[in-house]
Amino acid sequence: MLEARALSLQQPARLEDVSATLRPGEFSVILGPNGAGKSTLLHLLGGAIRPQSGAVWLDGKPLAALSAAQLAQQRALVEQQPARPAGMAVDTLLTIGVSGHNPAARQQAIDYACIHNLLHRDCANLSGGELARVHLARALHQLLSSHRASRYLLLDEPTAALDIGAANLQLASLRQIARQHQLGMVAVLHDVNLAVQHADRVLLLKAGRTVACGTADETLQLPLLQALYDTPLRELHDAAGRRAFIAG
Ligand SMILES: Nc1ncnc2c1ncn2[C@@H]1O[C@H](COP(=O)(O)OP(=O)(O)OP(=O)(O)O)[C@@H](O)[C@H]1O
Repeated sequence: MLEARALSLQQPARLEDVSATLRPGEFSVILGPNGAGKSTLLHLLGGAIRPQSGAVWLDGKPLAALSAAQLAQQRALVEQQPARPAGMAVDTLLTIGVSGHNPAARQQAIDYACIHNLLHRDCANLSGGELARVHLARALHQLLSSHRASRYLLLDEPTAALDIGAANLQLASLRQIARQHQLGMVAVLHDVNLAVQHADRVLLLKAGRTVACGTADETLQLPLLQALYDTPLRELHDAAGRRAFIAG
């Protein structure tokens, strides 16, 4: 398990007493308004920054006690604005953070992210959506190459550059990968309805504090979401019982 235990931070962003647990095989979502601290929390979970109090624990050990090599085998982060190294072919980018040679894992990552036609392109010339898929493949390659049982994929707004259909397909595919490979996944999202459709667990974060944390059914509730975004919302239901939220 990857656990955030009572994380607090003053700089660069303010977080106060945030706790969360990521389990293998589950797809978790962090929702909250702009500036709530979602990306900061993701960076804390990945070990890129350290909390002022509290700690992140990975399988019963503090993250800070693990080497960079151990961390690379157990967690991968896809940034909100991923690197676009000029002069580097996609094929080469895919090897970053990967230990050893595992052609099957590489092929699975390429297949999942549908980047077969991009392998020889220069990263500098990719569209925003293509670059997002390439970095997803890099992170999946990193984790699927690892033989560790407990692995976590941290995704900062993975659907931001995708159209509505592509975003839906990508999250459905990620949830399937999480279950099939027993990866723990957490994605920062802005689209509440994507969370309704795909999340197993949800953390609602506002001004650095937890508003709610639990299953999707417990957390994706009209009063909580209205308080989270300080916005009147309406909840819609279709004949199949599916829910959606709209503003107004
Ligand atoms: N490196 C930094 N230097 C200064 N301020 C920062 C830095 N990183 C984050 N912040 C500030 O901390 C707050 C939280 O930022 P963060 O990126 O974690 O929020 P977020 O919830 O991911 O926002 P968004 O939804 O807009 O991406 C913001 O007010 C932001 O301006």
